[in-house]
Amino acid sequence: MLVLLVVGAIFAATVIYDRYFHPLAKFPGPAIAAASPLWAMHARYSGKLLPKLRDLHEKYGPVVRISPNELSFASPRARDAIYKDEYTKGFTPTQNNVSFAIDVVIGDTTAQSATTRTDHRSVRSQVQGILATYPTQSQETIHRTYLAELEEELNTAARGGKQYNLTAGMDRLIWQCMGHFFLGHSIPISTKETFDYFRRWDNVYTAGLDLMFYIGRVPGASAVAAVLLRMIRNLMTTDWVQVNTFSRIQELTDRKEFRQSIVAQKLGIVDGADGKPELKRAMAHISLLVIGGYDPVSAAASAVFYYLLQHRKALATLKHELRTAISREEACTDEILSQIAYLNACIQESLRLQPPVNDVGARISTGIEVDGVYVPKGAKVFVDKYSIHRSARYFKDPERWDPERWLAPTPESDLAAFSAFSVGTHACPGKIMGLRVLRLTIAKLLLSYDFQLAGSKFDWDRDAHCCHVWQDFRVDVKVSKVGAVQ
Ligand code: HEM
Repeated sequence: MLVLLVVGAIFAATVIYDRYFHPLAKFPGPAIAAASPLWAMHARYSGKLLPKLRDLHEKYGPVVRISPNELSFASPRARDAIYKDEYTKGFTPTQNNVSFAIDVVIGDTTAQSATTRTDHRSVRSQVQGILATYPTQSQETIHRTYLAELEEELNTAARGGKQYNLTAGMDRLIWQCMGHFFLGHSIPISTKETFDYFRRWDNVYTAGLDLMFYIGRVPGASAVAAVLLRMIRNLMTTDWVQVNTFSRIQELTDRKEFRQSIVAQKLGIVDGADGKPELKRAMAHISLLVIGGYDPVSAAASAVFYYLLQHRKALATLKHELRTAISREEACTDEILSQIAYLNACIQESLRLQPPVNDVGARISTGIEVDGVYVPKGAKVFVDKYSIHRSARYFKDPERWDPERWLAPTPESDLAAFSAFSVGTHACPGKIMGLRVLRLTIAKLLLSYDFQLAGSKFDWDRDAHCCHVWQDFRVDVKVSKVGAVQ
């Protein structure tokens, strides 16, 4: 009984301290968020953090306290202050659950999990080297191979007049492409299903991380966390885990196609060499590149079709532009597609309304000014791109899908506020590849097929959920063939 009373008193004192005396007490936000982690935990658990944050920023302004020790910013100035050259400015990156899982399972650092400038520079320069030297033509060939599988399914659906789940088809295509790009061969669909299964628990992990961050300030909590972390790492090296996970991943790198891949060449992994550390590093890179490429590109491809198929005029304009630029004799290459302004505008506008990567850029402040406000040491900060993208401060008529805004900019819109790929030290190194895969997928499908939305009405803003990436989106179509272009 006494113990309960003491615990209750400590809890009540903590709530009062957080609400009224905490260094972040002066920041606006809901009272429940100031007093406990419940607001953030519930928002993350429900998968509706983004619209909830947007509403808070609309109500309270560009900086909001969303948990006792966490601030959300929604301005391009804060974005630049936090992410551009963040190590020099004194921000420490925090890991997200995916980077942590890769780190622990593979046992090597990735660009996302590196927490020091030196580590990050080293891994990131390898990733950039891989992506920069990857020949466009090879990507196009790989994309064509797997697109053929999707086209077969579309042809069958077209012949039978059947409804087709375009999201599932493109999702598989992008998984296959990303796997093949980096491993030199495809990754089994069963691995994708396993990954998708774990992904479904994202809301639980992220809400759990909020709770851990909250209780992290209890004296001795960091020592307990360190012990737990060591136990998890030890568990990962047990025979059971090694046989069931590590060796299964390793099987993927045992094939000769991997040895000929760009990743293997870049890391100097050749037949007969004792490449153990390099192999671990390669697997860490590949995991991040495949996951980092698959999730956002897949969501973006569905978002583009979701909007295009509801905007028939824009769809007709895009098809016209594509047919004008790509005659039947010419190959549909990314060199040509990248010049089609309307195609790029449709993609950009869909990435604005549904940015595919969210809530991953949390940093711990060392005591620094951000967009005119002082953020005390130890506070967690991040920039919510969704709130920026949907703010009338930066985009005229922000809720409207309007590709024209990218073609004829007006003073009412600040296009530089677009943040889908983030900026600075951790900005997306896969942007060029991601946009290329999107252009190839969208253009080739639109050149060969006519699509109509079908099935029950799916509303992205209402029905989809997002933790780090979007889930529960679905574009069902009726399809007919208009004659393939190669
Ligand atoms: C529409 C497509 C994409 C979008 C919107 C996107 C968005 C992002 C964003 C916002 C980040 C920053 C995360 C942070 O703040 O820490 C990021 C990082 C990253 N992205 Fe992408 N991404 C896309 C495609 C790709 C592709 C195709 C690849 C690779 C094949 C890729 C690989 C990575 C990697 C490795 C990082 C970590 C970089 C680092 O921490 O230094 N992304 N991406």
